[in-house]
Amino acid sequence: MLLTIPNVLTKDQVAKCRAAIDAAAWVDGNETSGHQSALAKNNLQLPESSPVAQQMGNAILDALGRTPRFIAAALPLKVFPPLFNRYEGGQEFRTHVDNSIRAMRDSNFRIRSDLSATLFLAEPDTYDGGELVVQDLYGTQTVKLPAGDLVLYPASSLHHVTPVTRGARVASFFWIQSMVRDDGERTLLFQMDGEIQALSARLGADDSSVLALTGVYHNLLRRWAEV
Ligand SMILES: O=C(O)CCC(=O)C(=O)O
Ligand SMILES: [Fe+2]
Repeated sequence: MLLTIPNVLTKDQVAKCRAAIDAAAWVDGNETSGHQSALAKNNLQLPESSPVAQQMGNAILDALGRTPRFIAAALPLKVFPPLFNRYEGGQEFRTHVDNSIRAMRDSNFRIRSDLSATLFLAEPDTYDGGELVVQDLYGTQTVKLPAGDLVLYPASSLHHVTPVTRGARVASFFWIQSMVRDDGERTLLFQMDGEIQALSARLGADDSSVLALTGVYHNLLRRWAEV
């Protein structure tokens, strides 16, 4: 499932983040690539070890923790510390698939990438191109979102970023290991969660069917989750 999540960061938080990262030292994006994606990738990134990237990455993790739609959709177990990228002057990231396992440099931390995420940090009218194009089971989806909004998509998907021909596309990107590995199971849980919330708003949280369906949701989660 490909899903957009609006307003993960407020415009004010985006502005503060941009002020901090725009002033930091950017390097060739191939620092973090796997072998195949290194051929496809032409952009800039903040190094994983950059203090500004770490500080802003933590602010994004805090914001994700306060975003119910992200929690419900991703059912996150571990989130890779957010990284930051920038494309300008024709830069692009041609078709690739993300590495299945991501390890953090100089640490034991590693995750299985179930979901990939891009948090847009530039307004769409400030640059041309830079669409994230994701191939999923239902065809190709093209994503270019307002600053502060996030797109979540299966890390198993082939995807690319089209050349940026005017301005600069700045974003944070990261991977999530979900408690529920299977995209189909996770999608069913997300749909069920949404319908239970809607029923609860109509009938009240103590309605017997709402309670029973909440039980079914948790019993499915118990069956499918690894923690
Ligand atoms: O810039 C993006 O939106 C995606 C970046 C990406 O695909 C990657 O770093 O693997
Ligand atoms: Fe990617």
